[in-house]
Amino acid sequence: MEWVYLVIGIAVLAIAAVAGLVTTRGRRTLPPADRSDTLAPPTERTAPPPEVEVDGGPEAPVLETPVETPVETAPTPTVERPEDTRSRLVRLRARLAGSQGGFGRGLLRLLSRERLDEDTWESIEDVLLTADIGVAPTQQIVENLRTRLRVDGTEAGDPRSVLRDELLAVVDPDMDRRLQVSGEDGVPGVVLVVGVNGSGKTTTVGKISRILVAEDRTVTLGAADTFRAAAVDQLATWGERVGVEVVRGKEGTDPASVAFEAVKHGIEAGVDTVIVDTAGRLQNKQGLMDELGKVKRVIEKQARVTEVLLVIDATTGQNGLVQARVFRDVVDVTGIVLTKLDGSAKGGIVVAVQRELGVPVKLVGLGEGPDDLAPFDAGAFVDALLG
Ligand SMILES: Nc1nc2c(ncn2[C@@H]2O[C@H](COP(=O)(O)OP(=O)(O)OP(=O)(O)O)[C@@H](O)[C@H]2O)c(=O)[nH]1
Repeated sequence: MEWVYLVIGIAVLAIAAVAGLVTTRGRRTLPPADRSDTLAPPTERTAPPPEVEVDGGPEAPVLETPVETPVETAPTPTVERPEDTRSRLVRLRARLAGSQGGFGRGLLRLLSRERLDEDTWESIEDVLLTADIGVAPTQQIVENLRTRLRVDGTEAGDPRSVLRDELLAVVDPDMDRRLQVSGEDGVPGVVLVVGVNGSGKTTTVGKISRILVAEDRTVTLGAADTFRAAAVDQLATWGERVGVEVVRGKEGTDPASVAFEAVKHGIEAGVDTVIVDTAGRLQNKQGLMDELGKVKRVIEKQARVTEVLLVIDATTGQNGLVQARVFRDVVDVTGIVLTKLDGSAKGGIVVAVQRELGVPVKLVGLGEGPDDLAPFDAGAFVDALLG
């Protein structure tokens, strides 16, 4: 009988030992080296200069949370394929039309009245001014419409096509809206992105990199908005998603040194384009001029700045125009990016800001999605306004 108890005892001990092993294995965490391997950047990195690092380099943060899954099934970062540029404005057209509060369609309704009396012309003028088109273009449009659409309406041309012509004329389909992203003699093109904080600069830099990647171009990003640490992290995430390297500085680093290193790294890596995000605080004009002037000067020691994009939040209306004037005075703006057009009923700002600066709107932001930035096309824009 005793041997029976002995056998049961041994069996219980064996089961307990096996259960213990399994539990321990289930909780096993990976050593730090293994964990950082799973975050390895998709492309080769170079050694960072002091104060400035290429994201994913030796000082890249190590994942702190315990990893519960075995090494072989740990997720590796997947590089996204951004949306093709051509399909974007088509996809976003409904969003643009919907957000304009019927500005174009409202005009069309008024122009389709049987009699175009003075009250109607006044209402037309109000609609145009409320959409932020500006006084002079409003007068130009109304005058031309009056001439082309007979006041009594009996021999009027087709109001839709006449209005389309007039809106298109003020948006100006002849402006060269191509982004200058290519350099010469094997040196990358450099795109400098400026604008007030909150206008959507960092987001726009990320989105432009996706447009370029979709066109099979190689890109380096420079996170020179060292004023706000979160902006640097934000840009690093944008880069990671499409396999683009991000050169970053520690918080408070001189933005010009980050811009310099980004361009240097871009030249060494042989990329097509370097895009530099800036802080551009509007604390005072002199400070802004000093900062952006220095950033541009140090970049141009190595490569030409081929494009200076001013990012303007379309929802800020007249304020956006005031900002535009300040930036125009401190740096040679070559193109405008109008963001948040999806949340603004004031699409007329496109016309006003182009007139103010004499440079074209090249890109429009139409949402918070990663591919919600589209090259601006005058015809497609007017068509969207008219619904
Ligand atoms: N709806 C909408 N939101 C946008 C668009 N572009 C940017 N945003 C949002 O605007 C907010 C500010 O964008 P950021 O890119 O951080 O702005 P920033 O100019 O870099 O700001 P700072 O880093 O503080 O200088 C974010 O929540 C973006 O998602 C757009 O086209 N449409």
